Amino acid sequence: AACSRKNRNAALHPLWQSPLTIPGGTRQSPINIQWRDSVYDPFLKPLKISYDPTTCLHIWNNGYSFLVEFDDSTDRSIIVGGPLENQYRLKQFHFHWGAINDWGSEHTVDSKFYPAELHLVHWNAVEYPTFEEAVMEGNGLAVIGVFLKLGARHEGLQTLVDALPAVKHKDTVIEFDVFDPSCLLPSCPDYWTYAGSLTTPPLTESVTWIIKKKPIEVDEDQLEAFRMLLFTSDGEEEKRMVDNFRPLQPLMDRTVRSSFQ
Ligand SMILES: Cc1ccc(O)c(S)c1
Ligand SMILES: [Zn+2]
Repeated sequence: AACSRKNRNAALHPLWQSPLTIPGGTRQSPINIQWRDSVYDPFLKPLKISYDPTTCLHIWNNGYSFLVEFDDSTDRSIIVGGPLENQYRLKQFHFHWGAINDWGSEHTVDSKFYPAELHLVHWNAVEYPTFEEAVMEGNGLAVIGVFLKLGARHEGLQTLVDALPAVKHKDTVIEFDVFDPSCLLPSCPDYWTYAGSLTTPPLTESVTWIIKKKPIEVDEDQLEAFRMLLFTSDGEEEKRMVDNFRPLQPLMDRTVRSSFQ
């Protein structure tokens, strides 16, 4: 019985106990970006980013990652242009990372993993009344993905790292009332874009992905600070928050476009 029970759960991801594959899924994320297969699209516009640092609210350990959440009741922090038809409101950003530097990102480039990946999550408040409804729509979300590579210390990230001990356990939160997430973006404007999904439950196929070509640099101590967070609540047996990335999904009938030649 134990064996069959294990087999039955074999298709469940150990982290989320959620299905690894979505039945009928045709645009799942993450994917490997094969650089030479991406298609330059001259009609892609530059991505315009305007964040108001005072819309920052708090940092929250939700048991999957740590989220920095923003006041999305107005259009004060938005992105527009790039592959997007509308402007999208910033709701939160979070990271995915590994136990060691050899892996951790969700997307890969020519099958190369980075030690971590930043996701800035935005929703289409022009067409949908709430984030929760936008999550269910094909053009509901736009997520900017930024790769993190091991290198120099990132001063902008450090203000975030300094707050992490206060959200060590699942369901802890700390006020964080001024932060400009544009300091976490590389200066190079180049990106890839493709139609995909959330990489955590509900895994809905509602995301226009915008993956920056250039990574940002962070140092070992900063990555280690991510790894000292816990999936578990205070008082539970400690499980380090590491390897919170979803396995690669099939490209199926999709083309990845590039904003650069
Ligand atoms: C809305 C949302 C929540 C968690 C995630 O990892 C992603 S990628 C998107
Ligand atoms: Zn994510």
